[in-house]
Amino acid sequence: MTGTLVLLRHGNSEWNAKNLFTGWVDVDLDAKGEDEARRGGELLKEQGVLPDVVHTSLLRRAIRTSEIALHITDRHWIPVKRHWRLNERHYGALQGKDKKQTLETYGEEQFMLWRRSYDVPPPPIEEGSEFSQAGDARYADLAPEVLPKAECLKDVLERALPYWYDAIVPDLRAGKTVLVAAHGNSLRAIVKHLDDVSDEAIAGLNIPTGIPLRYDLDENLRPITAGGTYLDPVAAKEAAAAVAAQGRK
Ligand SMILES: O=C(O)[C@@H](CO)OP(=O)(O)O
Repeated sequence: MTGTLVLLRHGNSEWNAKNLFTGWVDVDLDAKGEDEARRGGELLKEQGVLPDVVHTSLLRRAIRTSEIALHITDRHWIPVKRHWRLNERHYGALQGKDKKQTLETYGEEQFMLWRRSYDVPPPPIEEGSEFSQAGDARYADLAPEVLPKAECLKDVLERALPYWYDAIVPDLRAGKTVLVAAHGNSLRAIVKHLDDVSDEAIAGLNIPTGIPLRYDLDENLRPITAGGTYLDPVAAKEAAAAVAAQGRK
């Protein structure tokens, strides 16, 4: 038996609100993000999608989103697994930078290469940057060569897949409903893998904040419905378009 996968991007964060590149910087949800997380929980509850286990990144915006949503669904007690491999893409030297200013400074083509190309990473974060994660206790056990200085989506997929196979797949194979609370780009990587999206087409795929995306998987762990199903498809379409437009207003 194969279980149900539910992907949940964290609610709006303080830096989403300010239009800043975030990556591994550990910013919190803002009030809108907390509301979105509550709404995500209500959608799960209304539609009877009740997680048996939750996997999150090590970043508070994903952790808090999952906690708020699980509280609403009365599933605050389920087992929790957390891993850096579900973290947002490390945005390198762009972390902390304003998206609109970056677009104006570097132009549309470079901005989109950094933001959405599959295999072009942003410039690496400078040593000693206030937005670097060097020395952060949660990554203390990581070998220095594993701690990213910048990542493209391909890098994210490569580091997320071992966790997918080692930790998430066994839960799905056990027939569980598995909630993965993570980030725009780590979830894009998982969706790319699940739906076998081409390197070109993945550039146009944006994941909205706080709206659960449900995948029922066959015995080969392939989606029964390509692209999965958002629990609020109308809101998801609108919110994904807003993510795509970031930097333009
Ligand atoms: O800043 C980030 O870390 C991500 C997600 O918020 O941004 P983008 O959608 O531009 O990849």
